Amino acid sequence: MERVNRVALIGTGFVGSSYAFALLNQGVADELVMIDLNKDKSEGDAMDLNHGVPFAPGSKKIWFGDYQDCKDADLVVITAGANQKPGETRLDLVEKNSNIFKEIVTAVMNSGFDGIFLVATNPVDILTYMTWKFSGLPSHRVIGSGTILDTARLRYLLSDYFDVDARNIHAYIMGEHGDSELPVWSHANIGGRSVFDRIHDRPDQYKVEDLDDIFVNVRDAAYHIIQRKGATYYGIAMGLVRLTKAILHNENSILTVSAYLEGEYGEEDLYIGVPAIVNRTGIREVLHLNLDNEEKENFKKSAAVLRETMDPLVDKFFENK
Ligand SMILES: NC(=O)C1=CN([C@@H]2O[C@H](COP(=O)(O)OP(=O)(O)OC[C@H]3O[C@@H](n4cnc5c(N)ncnc54)[C@H](O)[C@@H]3O)[C@@H](O)[C@H]2O)C=CC1
Ligand SMILES: CC(=O)C(=O)O
Repeated sequence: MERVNRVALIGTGFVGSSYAFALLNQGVADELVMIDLNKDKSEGDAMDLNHGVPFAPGSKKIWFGDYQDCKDADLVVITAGANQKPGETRLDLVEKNSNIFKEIVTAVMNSGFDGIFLVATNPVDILTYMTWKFSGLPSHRVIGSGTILDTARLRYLLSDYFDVDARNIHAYIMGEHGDSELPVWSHANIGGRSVFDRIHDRPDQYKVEDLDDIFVNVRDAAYHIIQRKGATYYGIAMGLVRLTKAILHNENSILTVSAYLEGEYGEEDLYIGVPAIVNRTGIREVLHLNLDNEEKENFKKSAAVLRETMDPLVDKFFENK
């Protein structure tokens, strides 16, 4: 009999409950346990989702639980914590959410959990690092959603601009999931033809300068959505399901995640958004792209932004105890 796989979801707010809904619809996991400080919310969500089980692919078990249920989980997904208010940056959330993560990750590890962590809470690169440190797990088993959403936004906007299926657009956003992220135009292609060649093919239709506007729209998308409806959740929820599938189904898929660097791209001891091969072991390998000089410089700057915010917290939680 095939082994049942279990996902434990911690944080059933906008992002968490959207993830649970997408996970159920896509039939990715056999079991889903939902945990939140707000017990009524996660219990209500579990009840509500169970009423969708007859319409879902395969038989699924969903329940409202507690940290003990993480013991047998293959994957713990964390979407708990504060979100941005209009005008706030992701980095503004760091202190508050690091304190929450200390509590959560300690409780998960105390259950005897020995699986993979997937983190989405912001600032995601720094909280993924915190999760790695609090958990003591090997770094390849702690993954952040990184720039998976930004990359999806870029592919969608390029698909709209060039009028080509988003699945045939291959392009990455790397760096911080936040204001210092960068587009990797040197490797962006449409079905194998570089975006620059595609623009060159149709000078009457496309302009290189338009790529700058597309990137700014990607980078600032969260602000635009939060201004309108207070939070973003459907895009990231689907990105997290994509990652869950790559992990539980051992897909060896290349996705832009927050991965621990040990010298790749000239950086070390840092979680940051890079393309990586993801499978049942977690992050199998960070993919090394030959960035052009401007991209290398921007990646370095983005890493520096993360370090500036992270270093005092690492001192607070791990060095000066
Ligand atoms: N990585 C990404 O691309 C994205 C990340 N986010 C981030 O996801 C996080 C969650 O956002 P939302 O779902 O909109 O927030 P939300 O406020 O709707 O949900 C957060 C949930 O966390 C729970 N929570 C808080 N402290 C807890 C604790 N100690 N233990 C267990 N549960 C706890 C709350 O009760 C609440 O249900 C935010 O940090 C947000 O910035 C949001 C969108 C995209
Ligand atoms: C909130 C956030 O991180 C995003 O939508 O990108």
